[in-house]
Amino acid sequence: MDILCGQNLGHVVDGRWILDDVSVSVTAGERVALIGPSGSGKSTLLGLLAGIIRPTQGRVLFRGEPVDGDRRRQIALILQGYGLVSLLTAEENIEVVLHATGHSPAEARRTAAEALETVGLGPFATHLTDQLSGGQQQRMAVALALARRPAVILADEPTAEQDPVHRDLVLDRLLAQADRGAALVLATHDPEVADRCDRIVRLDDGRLAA
Ligand SMILES: Nc1ncnc2c1ncn2[C@@H]1O[C@H](COP(=O)(O)OP(=O)(O)OP(=O)(O)O)[C@@H](O)[C@H]1O
Repeated sequence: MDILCGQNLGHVVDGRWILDDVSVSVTAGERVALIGPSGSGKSTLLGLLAGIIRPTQGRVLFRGEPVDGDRRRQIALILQGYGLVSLLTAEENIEVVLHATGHSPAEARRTAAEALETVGLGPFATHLTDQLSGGQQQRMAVALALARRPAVILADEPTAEQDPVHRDLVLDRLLAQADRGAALVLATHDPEVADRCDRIVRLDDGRLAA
C-alpha cells in the first residue's frame, strides 16, 4: 500500500504553474529518486508531499489520510537550507526535536549521539551549528531525520555538499532506512544516487516526464 501519495498536484506561484498535474506515490521500504533539471519543481514537490506547502490543486495522503497533525510528524523533510538552529549545538538541535515529540531527556540525548555518530559527526556533537561546515551541517540535517525514525524521509539533494566518502556514507545511511520500512524520496542531480534507488521519477518543467 502507498504510504505517501500525491494526487494530481499543481502549484501556482506568481500566476505561473510551477507544478502541473503531478501524481507520485511511494510505498513502505521503497527508495525513489526524484530527478530533473534545476528549476523543474523537485523542491516544490517535496514541500507539497511533506505538507509544508499547500497545493493549489490536488492532494497529498499519508496512509490514505490528509497530511496534518501527527501524520505530518511522521514525515521528515531534509531541506537544502538544512533547517537547523544556528545557535544550538549539533546534539541540541536533535534533542530539541526529540523532546518535542515525546522522548525523555536521556533518550533524546542517547538517540542524538547515535545519530550524529552514524553520519560521522560524533566528535562534533557539542559544536555550535554555526561552527560546522556546510557539508557537516547537511549531515546534521540527515542525522536529525534519522533520529526521528520517521515513516517517510523526503530529502532535497542530501549529498550535494559531500565529498565522495561522505556522499556514500550519507547515502548508505538514508537507503538503510528503507530496510526498516521507511519510504524514501531523494531529489538529486547525482546519477549514482539515482542508480541506487529502486525507481526514478523525472520532472521536466513542472510536469512528470515520460
Ligand atoms: N517561492 C517562490 N517564488 C517564486 N518562484 C518560485 C518559488 N519557489 C519556486 N519557484 C520557482 O519554481 C520553479 C521550481 O523550483 P524548485 O526549487 O522546486 O525546482 P528544483 O527542481 O528543486 O530546482 P533545483 O534543482 O535547482 O533545486 C523554479 O522556476 C523556481 O524559480
